Amino acid sequence: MLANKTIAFLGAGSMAEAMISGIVESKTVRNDQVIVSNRCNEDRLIELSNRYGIRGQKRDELNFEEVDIFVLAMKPKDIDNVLSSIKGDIRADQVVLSVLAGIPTAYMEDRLNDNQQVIRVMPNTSSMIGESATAMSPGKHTGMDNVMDAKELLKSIGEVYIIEEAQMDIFTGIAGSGPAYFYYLMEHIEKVGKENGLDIEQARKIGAQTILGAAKMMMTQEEAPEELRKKVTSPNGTTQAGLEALKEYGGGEAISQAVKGAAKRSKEISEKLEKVTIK
Ligand SMILES: NC(=O)C1=CN([C@@H]2O[C@H](COP(=O)(O)OP(=O)(O)OC[C@H]3O[C@@H](n4cnc5c(N)ncnc54)[C@H](O)[C@@H]3O)[C@@H](O)[C@H]2O)C=CC1
Ligand SMILES: O=C(O)[C@@H]1CCC=N1
Repeated sequence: MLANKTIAFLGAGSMAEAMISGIVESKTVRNDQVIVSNRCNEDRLIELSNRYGIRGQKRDELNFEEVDIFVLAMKPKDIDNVLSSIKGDIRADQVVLSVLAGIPTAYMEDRLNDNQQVIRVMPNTSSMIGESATAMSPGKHTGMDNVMDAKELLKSIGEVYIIEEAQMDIFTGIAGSGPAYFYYLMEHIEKVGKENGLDIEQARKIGAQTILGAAKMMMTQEEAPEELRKKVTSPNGTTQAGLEALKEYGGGEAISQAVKGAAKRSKEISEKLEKVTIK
């Protein structure tokens, strides 16, 4: 149960803001149960606390005792600094939930306290409006009650999938980075729409509604995407011409390579970490 639990974000960038927005909007917890903190930019803390009615606190103002769930939301390169700076202040039964790409639970467990409860999470920025596709993989000491609390919290920012940690890289390639592929697609749709007589706003709305409609069809209809595609495609019609161009220019392969490239980068981040040390 999340009632009366306090959640502290360490890191106040785009991903923290997207999650805070979704959590506050869903009213899963009260606003004063959410704290945001960062390394140095106090203006950003004031901005977020004013915008979402949450508590912004500098690192030295944080009362670690009152926090139940810490959400690590800084860049992967900052992980060592953060783990060493919080180790002395947190207890093993407080949950460390990390959204950092490529940082394994074992890496965090080995650098925090014995039996530290950690959960690796991969959300995306659609958390902002409660539409993230979020994965979570609990660490080896994390109790079921804390897994359930974290799941409830993450439900407030969208759909949640509990996956094997080995699947985190590919999940990151599809869903963590995924929104960017669709935004990139839209940038091209806007551009071609504008070049052919639509204004940018019109092209954006038309393109976004088309993506939204296709996404809803895939969520609600039983047919596989291939079947849905065939229903759009008349023999020798406009769609066939469009798809042929897409194939000729490597559209399908480009999508596969984008997902694989992001997944590979997630794996590389893990591999480049210092080897796990024995405490
Ligand atoms: N942006 C995205 O779409 C997604 C990002 N992520 C992960 O979220 C994390 C953050 O990404 P962004 O928000 O995009 O980055 P960002 O650069 O916008 O924000 C990073 C934040 O961390 C803070 N920070 C740095 N060192 C710190 C420390 N020692 N203690 C406390 N705060 C510290 C910075 O002040 C800044 O507020 C990354 O690890 C990324 O892999 C995961 C899923 C999606
Ligand atoms: O680009 C990144 O590394 C982060 C992780 C997933 C989405 N953004």
